[in-house]
Amino acid sequence: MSAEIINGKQIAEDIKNELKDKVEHLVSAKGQPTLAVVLVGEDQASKVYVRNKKLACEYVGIRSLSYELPEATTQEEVLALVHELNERDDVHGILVQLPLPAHIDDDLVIMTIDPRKDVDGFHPINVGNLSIGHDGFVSCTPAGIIELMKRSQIEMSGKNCVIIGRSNIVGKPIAMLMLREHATVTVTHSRTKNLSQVCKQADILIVAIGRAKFVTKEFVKEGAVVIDVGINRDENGKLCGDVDFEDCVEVAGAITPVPKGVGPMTIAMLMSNCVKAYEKK
Ligand SMILES: Nc1nc(=O)c2c([nH]1)NC[C@@H]1CN(c3ccc(C(=O)N[C@@H](CCC(=O)O)C(=O)O)cc3)C=[N+]21
Repeated sequence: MSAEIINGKQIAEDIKNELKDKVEHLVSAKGQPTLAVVLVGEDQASKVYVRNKKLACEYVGIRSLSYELPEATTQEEVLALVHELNERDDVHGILVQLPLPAHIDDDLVIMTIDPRKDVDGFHPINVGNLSIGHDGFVSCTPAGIIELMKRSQIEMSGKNCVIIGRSNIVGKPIAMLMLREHATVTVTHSRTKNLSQVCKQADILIVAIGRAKFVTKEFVKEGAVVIDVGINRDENGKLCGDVDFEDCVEVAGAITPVPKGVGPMTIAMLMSNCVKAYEKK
């Protein structure tokens, strides 16, 4: 039997359409919601992501202000820009595209963003609010994964969820969100013993390690839900996930593809966070 393939692209479209409607109704009263996007340097992948974010903004009715700064921009200059954007009443969300060039301290830049404008949900205030269950901005990829499962009628309560990867942007926050959904959560990483056996216990397996096609059917329990957060290039330069899709689609109950799985949801949730920042003001 072959798995249900979860259409992240379609679900992301649905969300963007809902947001577009919402924005149309809000705008007359409050002026246009605005996202400032800051990109430093020449990273090609980052440029593609930033372009996609701007297109999504346009679609939803969010104004985007774009700051594309040269590689040689100093940390002080980036911090000064963030301060300026924090102060501006007509800017509701601030996104500083990561990774930043090596001479700039990512953490310092993130901590400088006003938490009320931190639509990435990376500021320690928002991370803290997530972990104690208070309202705040949740980082977009983990939020997108939860939304993807809810809209696919995947039950999370009481399920055994195994996460591969413990990063601050995916592994840790998705663990918190899955706990909030009442799953039993195991976070695994490079030092985990018998990884494939641990993963095989999962009803829901979430993979975010950044290694192309690392997860094969030996990791997957019959009927499990497999969520692939990876974005890699395979030996032919084709986009692929951390999961060997062809292999796992045979055993999984449901699986996300790459592309058109989690990636588009990340952008949809960014739009959702922007609208939330705007509504709160
Ligand atoms: N401050 C910050 N916030 C981020 O949210 C952030 C970031 N930095 N740095 C890089 C990562 C990566 N990321 C993606 C967003 C959309 C797709 C996406 O839409 N992917 C499409 C394919 C796109 C393609 O063709 O390359 C898909 O999976 O179908 C992927 C990856 C956001 N990130």
